Amino acid sequence: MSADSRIAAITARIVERSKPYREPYLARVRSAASKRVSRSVLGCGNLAHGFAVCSPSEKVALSGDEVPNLGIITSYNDMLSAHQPFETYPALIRQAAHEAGGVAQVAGGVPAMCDGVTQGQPGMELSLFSRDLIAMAAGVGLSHNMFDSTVYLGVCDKIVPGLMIAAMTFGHLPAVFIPAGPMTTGLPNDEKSRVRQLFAEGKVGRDELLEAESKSYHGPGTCTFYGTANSNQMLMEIMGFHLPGASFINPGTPLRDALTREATKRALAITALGNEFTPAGEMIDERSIVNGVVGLHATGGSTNHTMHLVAMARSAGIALTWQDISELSDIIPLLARVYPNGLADVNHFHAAGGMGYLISQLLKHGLLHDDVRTVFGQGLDAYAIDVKLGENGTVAREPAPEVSHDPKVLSTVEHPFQHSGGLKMLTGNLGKAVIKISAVKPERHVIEAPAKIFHDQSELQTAFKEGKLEGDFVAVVRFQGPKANGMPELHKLTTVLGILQDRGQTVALVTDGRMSGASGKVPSAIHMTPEAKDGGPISKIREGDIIRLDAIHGTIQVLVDAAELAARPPAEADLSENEFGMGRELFAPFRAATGSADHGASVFFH
Ligand SMILES: O=C(O)[C@H](O)[C@@H](O)[C@H](O)[C@H](O)COP(=O)(O)O
Ligand code: SF4
Repeated sequence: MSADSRIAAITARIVERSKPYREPYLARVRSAASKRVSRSVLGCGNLAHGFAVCSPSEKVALSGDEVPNLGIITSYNDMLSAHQPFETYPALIRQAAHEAGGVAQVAGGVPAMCDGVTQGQPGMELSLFSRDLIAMAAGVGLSHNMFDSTVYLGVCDKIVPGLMIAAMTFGHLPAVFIPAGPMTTGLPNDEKSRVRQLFAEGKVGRDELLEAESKSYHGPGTCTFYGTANSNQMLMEIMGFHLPGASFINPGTPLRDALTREATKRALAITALGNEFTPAGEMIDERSIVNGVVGLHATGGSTNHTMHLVAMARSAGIALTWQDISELSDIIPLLARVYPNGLADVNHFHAAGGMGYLISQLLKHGLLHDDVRTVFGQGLDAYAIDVKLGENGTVAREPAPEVSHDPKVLSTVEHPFQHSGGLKMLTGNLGKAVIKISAVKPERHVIEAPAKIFHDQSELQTAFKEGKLEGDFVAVVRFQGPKANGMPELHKLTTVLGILQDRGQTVALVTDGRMSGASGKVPSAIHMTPEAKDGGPISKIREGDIIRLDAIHGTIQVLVDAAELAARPPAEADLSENEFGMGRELFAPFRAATGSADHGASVFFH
């Protein structure tokens, strides 16, 4: 079934807008592609260095020009529970490559930050820029030009987006993304949040809080809430970079290893040396990106992808805008209730039918482009499956279930949880912002209240502790944009504002900063652009001004006469604290060079 005409129209608009970037991009990809092994252009000295540590048989293979060499880009470290399993992947991949008649080498590693460890800490101010740094680091590994295909090992927030930017930059090579899978279910996320609120109110001590947190985050794998990391897995599958069914299989299981072996062999099968050449930059196009946006809306995905997916698309010459994302939100229903958009976690989502059921539902109703290329071949219908361990450690696939195994977690297009998706754009006299409404109760979709101004999230937390946050208000937390301090996530505000909201106060947040993909229940207009550091209207809001946030009509306004607002001098903030400490001095070039949030807050394109 072809895509719904409204989706096709938005896709056509993106194709038209992208032409000035997409055509030169494809020309570069095609000129870089080669029918021969990439290493054939290297001199003997280059090549000898490139395979110096290989086994004798690998050296023989790489001395010739028939055996494909697979480059592994890994983001392994022990800090991220989601990336720790990657420690053993290179050995598994080398073995699988050997079985497939190829060679595999770790081309390089990339840094990976855990936003959970840095949440509310100075290190969070490096987080967003680490995405572009990851792309650069992957480029360093691939610049050895020893590789005929690539596999990317990454899961979390900025890592997959950074790796995707690298994969598009090296778009003449095939790219298969290999995930590590979710942590098994521990203490439910809503129970963890309840204990956090009790701690913030002084009703439990640090020992109880640490016990709850460590029962929630208890072992290897991705944290089980539906934040940016798990939104990344959904995106890589629905855009065709994962093998079908790969996203949500737990680490350390036979099926997980079978999927890794299969991904390795697939990456070697789609090089220019074979007859299924699938260069990443040509594999995806505007339809793949639109499918990604559709998946974000249908699952209530992370707000961070209003920036990351914009940057990922642009690295392939595709110009995606917040307007596109917002209009698709009006078309795509919410089919999944996964925390913070519900009580279930991604393990429950997978058990209910997972990506295969989701894709089958959306395809059945023409809400996805089916006619797309993927690492698995032509057509997204191949992803409407359920995946199991087959004979002798292989992967077996069968059609996705006809009905959801848990309709409270994964529903149908006919009976969605909400008739529109999660991510809306807001516009008005303050500029542009985004809001995630899939986790906000309908009665809170329109908020009008006086402004309380903060220049740092800790100021708001202190005001809460001092009992100064009374009555209804809109918290304006500004000077949190990419140029100001790297645009940190302000997820710690969720607990405090959640407590006030639960007490019956009408509260909302307006910020030029970010929230976590795990934030949700408090109406928040985030990523406000132009940012305060640039003198944007958010810098002209004064204490007590009435702010109106309307997620139904997509508006965000300060109710002040236009002439008065224009005449006001922009507020200033002392950002000297944000220039040094915890590595922030190293990222001054990024703060100086970054584009705006609606263009992905990237140093690569504005
Ligand atoms: O965008 C995201 O999904 C978040 O950055 C997430 O990766 C982050 O780690 C959260 O902060 C974890 O939630 P807690 O901080 O509530 O544990
Ligand atoms: S999901 Fe977030 S908290 Fe969990 S490992 Fe990844 S970055 Fe860290």
